[in-house]
Amino acid sequence: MAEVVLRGSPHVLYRRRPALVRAMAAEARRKVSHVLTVAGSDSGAGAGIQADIKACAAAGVYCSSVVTAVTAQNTVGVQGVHPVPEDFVAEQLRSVLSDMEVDVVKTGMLHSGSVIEVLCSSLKEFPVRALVVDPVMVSTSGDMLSAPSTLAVYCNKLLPLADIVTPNLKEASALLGGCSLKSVADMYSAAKLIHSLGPSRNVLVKGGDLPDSSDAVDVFYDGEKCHELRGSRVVTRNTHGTGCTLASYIAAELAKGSPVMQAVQRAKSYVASALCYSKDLVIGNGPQGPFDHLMKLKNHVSGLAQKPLFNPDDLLLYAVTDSGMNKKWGRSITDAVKAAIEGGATIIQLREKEADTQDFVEAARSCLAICRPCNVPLLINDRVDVALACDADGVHVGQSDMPAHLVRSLLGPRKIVGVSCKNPAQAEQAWADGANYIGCGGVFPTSTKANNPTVGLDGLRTVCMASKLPVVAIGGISVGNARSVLEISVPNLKGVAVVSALFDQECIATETRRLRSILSDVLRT
Ligand SMILES: Nc1ncnc2c1ncn2[C@@H]1O[C@H](COP(=O)(O)OP(=O)(O)OP(=O)(O)O)[C@@H](O)[C@H]1O
Ligand SMILES: Cc1ncc(CO)c(N)n1
Ligand SMILES: [Mg+2]
Repeated sequence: MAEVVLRGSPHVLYRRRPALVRAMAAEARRKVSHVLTVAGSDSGAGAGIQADIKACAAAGVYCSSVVTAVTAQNTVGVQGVHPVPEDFVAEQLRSVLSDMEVDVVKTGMLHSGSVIEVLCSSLKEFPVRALVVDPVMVSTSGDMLSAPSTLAVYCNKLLPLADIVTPNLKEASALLGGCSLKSVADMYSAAKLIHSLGPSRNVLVKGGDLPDSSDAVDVFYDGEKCHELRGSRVVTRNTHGTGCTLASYIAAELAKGSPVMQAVQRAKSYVASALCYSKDLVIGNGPQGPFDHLMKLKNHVSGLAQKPLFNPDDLLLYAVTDSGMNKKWGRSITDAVKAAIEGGATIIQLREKEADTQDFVEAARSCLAICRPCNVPLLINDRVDVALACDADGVHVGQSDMPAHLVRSLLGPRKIVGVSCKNPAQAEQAWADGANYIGCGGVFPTSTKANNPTVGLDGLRTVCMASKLPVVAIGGISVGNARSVLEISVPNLKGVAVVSALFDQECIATETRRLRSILSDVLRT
């Protein structure tokens, strides 16, 4: 098997005095292994420079980066490419190579022949121990990442400097003038043919995209013998960036001193482990997702799933604003909210049926500035757009508003979603849709909501018993009847929602305080 030739002649050391040799050897042991990646940025961070840095970090190797292009890219595909001018690529190369003792250079997206030429002259000026060339030409999504004219420059200028070149099936085919590669046998021939073009010492043809293969097969040719590297194919959509990652991990292993065949084997088994760990991750909505190079993301994901931001006890005294009542009493919405919080309201919902959108957003922003410091969540009635615009804590919807599952998908997992329900079927749907709580009513007749049939205390009890979600009772509740509501004593009935009982009163704070003390009283007994 061919070894990587170490440029920079280490045997020179042995002609020096023994003490100096020892000192230099100790120094060498302390040196951090270092890969420089010369590649494009992937905004989605699954491939490109971002994958390279993460792969090297996983291998325990430092990775510096010279950016050749910036791509706008996600799990759907590549939306745009913005090349970095060649002379600025040259400047980045000089900055890193002249100072940072790079062991191995790995290349990714090199969009033009002149970028390749710039790299070749930098490598001549600053030789490194090994060069890994991943001839990135087309992304898996089918988008072109280098101009067709670069092919000749790759073959004539860069590959002769490479210790290993790692084409995927499409790239191997392009290097061979467009022949079709459909089987492992084709991959053997391709590896040998690419080697015989004269350029790189070692060729690895990657078979991630081999059709109808239950294994992930790569073919490695070192100039003497072909080695088939086989692993089970991980069934997952999260394979974006496997090629960049494999090449970077090979580079990292070479930087640590592994022989090339061992570097390739370790890289392949690392990619398989990372794919396996990440097979169920959901990042992005497109067909090909990124995977987790450091195999740590799942801890965090399970933390998010607990929806820690919503505390059902906050439903105890749920104050719903009403612009008509504020107008009647000559109050601003912020004064009303301030007074309710002062009196002990535990959650606020802004219900502005008449307001213009601009005024609603403004009002919501001002109310949030009052609620946040007091740790009182602020919800918006109906208007998901208003909630998103001001980053409110959640939205409350009724049965004829936007379906709760859509509200949830628009707001994401960390916001509060409440749904009005009158019966067990609606309550079941709210739970399935990802709601955090149910508002059940009207419990008693009310003037605040026209044509709203009441469910009574019995209906309230039925909904509570049918649901796993916390429930807040609403409709005609006041200081006079709040006790009877909470006294139905079902564990998931967490509080009462009120409008007129607070906002259609001379002093909001006083009325809120009275109601709060009744509720706290019932809970204590
Ligand atoms: N589903 C999979 N399960 C296991 N290994 C895989 C899978 N897909 C790819 N691989 C391995 O990942 C490495 C990269 O191969 P692949 O042919 O996908 O490269 P690529 O097309 O250049 O990648 P990309 O363009 O997505 O960065 C190879 O070792 C391949 O065998
Ligand atoms: C920037 C960049 N480099 C490489 C690839 C190949 O995966 C990609 N999709 N994007
Ligand atoms: Mg691929």
